[in-house]
Amino acid sequence: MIEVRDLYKSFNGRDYVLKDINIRVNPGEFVVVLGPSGAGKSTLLRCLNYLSPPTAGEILIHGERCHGQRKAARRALRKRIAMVFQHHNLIGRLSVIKNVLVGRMAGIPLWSCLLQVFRRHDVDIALAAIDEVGMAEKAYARADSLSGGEQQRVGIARALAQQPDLILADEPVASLDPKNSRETLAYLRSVCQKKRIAVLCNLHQIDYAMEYATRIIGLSGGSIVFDGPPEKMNVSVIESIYPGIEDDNVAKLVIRMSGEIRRQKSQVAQVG
Ligand SMILES: Nc1ncnc2c1ncn2[C@@H]1O[C@H](COP(=O)(O)OP(=O)(O)OP(=O)(O)O)[C@@H](O)[C@H]1O
Repeated sequence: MIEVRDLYKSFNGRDYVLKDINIRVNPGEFVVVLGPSGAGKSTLLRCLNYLSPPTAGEILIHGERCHGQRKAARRALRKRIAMVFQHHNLIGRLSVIKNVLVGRMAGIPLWSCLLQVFRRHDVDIALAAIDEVGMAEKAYARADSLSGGEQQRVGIARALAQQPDLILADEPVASLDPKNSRETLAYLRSVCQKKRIAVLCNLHQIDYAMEYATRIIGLSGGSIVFDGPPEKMNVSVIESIYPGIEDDNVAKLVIRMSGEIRRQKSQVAQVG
């Protein structure tokens, strides 16, 4: 379980861009963070993996504090958090499997990385991760020969190969078309549910958030203004996340999708 307690962030002593952030994410939960540009979504993810340390507050992974730890202990905790980037950040001239082995780099000796000679154990983990995202047939293809959607699936495999407790995904479908976006989010959700990995994923698309999230966090002006399941989204929640939005199409979409999700959940409950 990942817990964020009373987190604040300011840059160079200026106003807080994140205020009073309290979040708990359980294993296997797929939490989507929604919010307008500048709300603090990327800063939140960067605070969580200490790329940009919080100004105040603490982060706990399975009850262990990241803050105040000695360097080695903090590095060990950081290994339990993997990233999926908007532009996948693959090395184009390397094969899929070598890109995925980068996800295991923290546990691989330096000589092995430099010579690109990897232990069987690491190769097996990388191949299993590639298989999980449906890319087994392309394990030895060059990364730059893949489509954008395939490259993002390799980005997910690289994160999985790290065997993390938490995956942070910063707008992972921003550069993909709708079909590939859905496929990528579906893989990310299903494989993480299966492996009990928690996911915190920043998105700009309300419809994808409602379709794939098990829980949505709404961030506005650096504060959490909503935290609940997608079927609890309604017009006033949308207005609190996106002040002044007044968009009939968005309102209709949210009403329709929350109704559908409620119906699906009640059918599942009846069958159960
Ligand atoms: N390194 C930095 N130095 C100073 N201010 C920063 C820095 N990084 C982010 N900010 C500020 O923090 C606020 C939140 O930015 P952030 O990028 O987290 O928003 P966001 O919700 O991810 O936006 P977007 O959806 O457009 O990516 C913004 O006002 C931004 O200018």
